[in-house]
Amino acid sequence: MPKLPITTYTIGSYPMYPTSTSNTPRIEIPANNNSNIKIIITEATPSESDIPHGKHVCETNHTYNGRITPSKSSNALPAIEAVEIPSSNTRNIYRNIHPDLTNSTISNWNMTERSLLTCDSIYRNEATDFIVPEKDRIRVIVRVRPLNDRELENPKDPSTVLRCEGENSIIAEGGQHNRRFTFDSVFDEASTQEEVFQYSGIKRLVDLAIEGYVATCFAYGQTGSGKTHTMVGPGGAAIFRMDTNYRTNNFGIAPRAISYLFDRLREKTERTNSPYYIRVAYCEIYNEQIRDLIRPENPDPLQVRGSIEDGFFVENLYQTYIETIDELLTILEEGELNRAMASHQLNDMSSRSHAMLSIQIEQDLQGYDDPQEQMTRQGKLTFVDLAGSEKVKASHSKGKQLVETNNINKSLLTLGTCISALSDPRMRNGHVPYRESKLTRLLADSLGGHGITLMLACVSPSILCENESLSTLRYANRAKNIENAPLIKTDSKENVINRLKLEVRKLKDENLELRHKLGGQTNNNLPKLKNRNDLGSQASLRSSGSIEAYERQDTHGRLNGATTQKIRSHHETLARENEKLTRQLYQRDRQQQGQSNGKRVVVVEDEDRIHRTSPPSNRHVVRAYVDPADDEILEYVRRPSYASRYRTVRNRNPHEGSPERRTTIIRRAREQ
Ligand SMILES: Nc1ncnc2c1ncn2[C@@H]1O[C@H](COP(=O)(O)OP(=O)(O)OP(=O)(O)O)[C@@H](O)[C@H]1O
Repeated sequence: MPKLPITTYTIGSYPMYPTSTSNTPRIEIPANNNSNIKIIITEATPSESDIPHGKHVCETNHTYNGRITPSKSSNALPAIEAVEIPSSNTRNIYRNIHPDLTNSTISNWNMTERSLLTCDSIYRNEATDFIVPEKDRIRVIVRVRPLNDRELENPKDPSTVLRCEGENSIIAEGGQHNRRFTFDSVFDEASTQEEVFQYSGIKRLVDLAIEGYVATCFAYGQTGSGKTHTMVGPGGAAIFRMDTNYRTNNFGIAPRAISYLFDRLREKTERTNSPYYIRVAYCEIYNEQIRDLIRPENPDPLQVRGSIEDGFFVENLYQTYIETIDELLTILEEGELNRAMASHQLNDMSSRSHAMLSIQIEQDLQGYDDPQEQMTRQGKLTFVDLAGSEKVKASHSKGKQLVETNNINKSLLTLGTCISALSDPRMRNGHVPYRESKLTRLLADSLGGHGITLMLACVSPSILCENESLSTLRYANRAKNIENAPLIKTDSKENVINRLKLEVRKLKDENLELRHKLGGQTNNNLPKLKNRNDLGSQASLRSSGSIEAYERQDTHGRLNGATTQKIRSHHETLARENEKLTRQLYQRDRQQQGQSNGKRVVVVEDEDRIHRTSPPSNRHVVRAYVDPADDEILEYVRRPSYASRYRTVRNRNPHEGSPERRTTIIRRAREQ
């Protein structure tokens, strides 16, 4: 359905309390005949730092159709959140104000025109709705992928059994009766990645994560139904070698949302002068074991723990602060490369694990009631690309793959049982079997908890997948009934600093141990531990203080404004050092392992371009461990050359790479 263009205005700030009512200048909002006018007040209070812990004077970025109602959470001032004036005439904004505020002054509003892209309709069938009610149901969208070659060539019947109708209905045809399902949005075979990004509601999720909510977007569906395609892009990591611009072309919802997140944070920081810190973790659940995708060498499986404050979380999961979008996308790409993949009858590149990318957005705030109180808001945005359920009869999985399939199916079954229990009002307060799998424990807050959730259900329209697609649609339909009770996540600044301090200490100890291990080896190219003071030498480039220096306070006894910035920066540097040392140790161990097998191992680095004409940003650096005597490549590791950080990529199949590249690598190994 074509949408009327919407011109969006932003009101940067306005007086917090109503002042004199007469003779105040009124703001006239121009309109023309062809457009709706939407006014979005992005700053509800004079300064961002006044937004208190869990007590917004008003939620931001919310629009109403022609009227304003007070915010439920506000007990001080009716919330002026937004006004939408769908009129073709010039209108006076006063007409649309809540009665309580009529005649109160809205002088000094500072209005600027803003992009047409942001804050438009989040679903194609629904007006923008950024407000978070006390109960927020899970939003569900469905995407139907096009038939693939195997389905088109199906000698039995290449027909489709799913038909999208309008923007939110899908009809499952076949059997005796057609069954119609209704979702928040439905995307047919012809839908583009950009359309899914624009109208899936993901922008709402990003905006709310910035506001401090815990937001999750997860992709669900049978194997080969298009989850990774929709979430990351075609081929997962491969997309980073095909497309250069993550805002365009074939990139999936996660890279687009990340780009949107950085744009929004930049805008907000410019306006409020209050910085954000981004912390990233990436892990996979493979055969019911949790593995780190950023530091894949870490041999110890990670454990899920639970606490009253944090709910379920992965203990000791490596987390790193990042500053740029490139760093975050590098983590996404390399995590995808490290993910367990396999090829089977239904998908050449099938994900064998559930992957979770978590982006924590931290912002330090001053308390609302008590300006001495200092808080840190900790919104989180998580993308979950689930492994697909699979019928062994159809996928022909055997051996290791069969074990993977059984584990995938088992955890998805538990997820399905949780969804069924939570969607049934009679059962949701009873026992929900979250604890029966690691996946459901980690998704507990997103399903019936305090988060905000978007489910992307992916289906194939083929008659070959009729049962699986119907099953996905049924679960998606149930998921619509799940209600969450969203809460903004904040913690006292002191707690945050204390936790960071512990992490910094742990990283220092780990780095010390790694250096000790490396110090014992003979290769002079590898760093040696000199003395304890040498630790954190890189850190000192960015952070000059010791831990104690973090605690410096201002004259009012408040923690110094630079305190958390400093400790985060120190954390980041130590984390990078940790990655580097872990990688060096890993390399050293590989070489020693080769030597103990009677092989001479040479490391060759080379640049790899998928296509001769690939731009530099698409090149990869290949590191190969080679035994030149046997003309054997023992291991092949690749990383994107544009990566601003050097991360480790899990060892790949030694037979990877073109024959020409392999010949070049072996020749270069012989020359060494
Ligand atoms: N909307 C789409 N348009 C074009 N091709 C698509 C679309 N969705 C999926 N595909 C293609 O279908 C194939 C399978 O998709 P994908 O790997 O994303 O499935 P999946 O659900 O993640 O599978 P698995 O659970 O096995 O990992 C890929 O080649 C992908 O590029």
